[in-house]
Amino acid sequence: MFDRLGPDDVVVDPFPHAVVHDALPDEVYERLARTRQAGPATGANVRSVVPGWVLQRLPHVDPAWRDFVGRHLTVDMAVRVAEVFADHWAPPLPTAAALETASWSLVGADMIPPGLGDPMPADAEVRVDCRLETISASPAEAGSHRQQHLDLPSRLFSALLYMRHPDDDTDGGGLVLYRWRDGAPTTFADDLELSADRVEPVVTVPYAPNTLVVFPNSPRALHGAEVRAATTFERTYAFLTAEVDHNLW
Ligand SMILES: O=C(O)CCC(=O)C(=O)O
Ligand SMILES: [Fe+2]
Repeated sequence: MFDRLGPDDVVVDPFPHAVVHDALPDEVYERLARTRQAGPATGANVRSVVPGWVLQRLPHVDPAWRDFVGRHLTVDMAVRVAEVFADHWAPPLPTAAALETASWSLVGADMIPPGLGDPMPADAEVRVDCRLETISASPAEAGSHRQQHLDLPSRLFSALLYMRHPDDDTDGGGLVLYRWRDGAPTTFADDLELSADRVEPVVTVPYAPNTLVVFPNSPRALHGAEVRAATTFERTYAFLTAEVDHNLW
């Protein structure tokens, strides 16, 4: 999926990130969109997750998903992102060279039942995931499953491939990127969920089909899902990430 992403796509304001429209070849994207698992009927704007290791192993999952997930569930994905963002990939993030030789596994590998694939190291330095996240419909009221926040301090990057339904005409639902109103704290011992008065919105990446947004994690990487109007449509994306076995900040 990162084939159409290069260093020239990186934008530095309010923090380094890249957006790629038409990230996947049309026929690949369309098949993934058509065959994705629907989310469960839960409450309004509630997230459900199908982890990469499950998508890879469940027999009823379309082969297009098995292929897509299989291509990304290796540490090479993290190496590639580190290379694209090289000019903005500074300590404490491990270098691309360090990632190349790191031991790695999958997020949730400890849940894989015996016999469903080769055992993976229990104490891996890096864990990768390529999962499907679905935010449930909210027919009665506007909302967002998660507004301004920072990601886990053990995360290296987040990559979201938005998969908006072609008939979905709901307002909102993009990814808002923020800056700190009073500058980024140098150490961060706070809750990851932030009150709106601490941050200022700068960029909104549209929730659009086949649209990829990627950003390295840092205490400046403030983001959140834009409020979307009441809707009968789910909001859905593939979420690709890598985490290390310790907090970076
Ligand atoms: O819903 C989104 O677009 C982003 C979600 C997110 O940033 C998160 O759950 O960490
Ligand atoms: Fe996030």
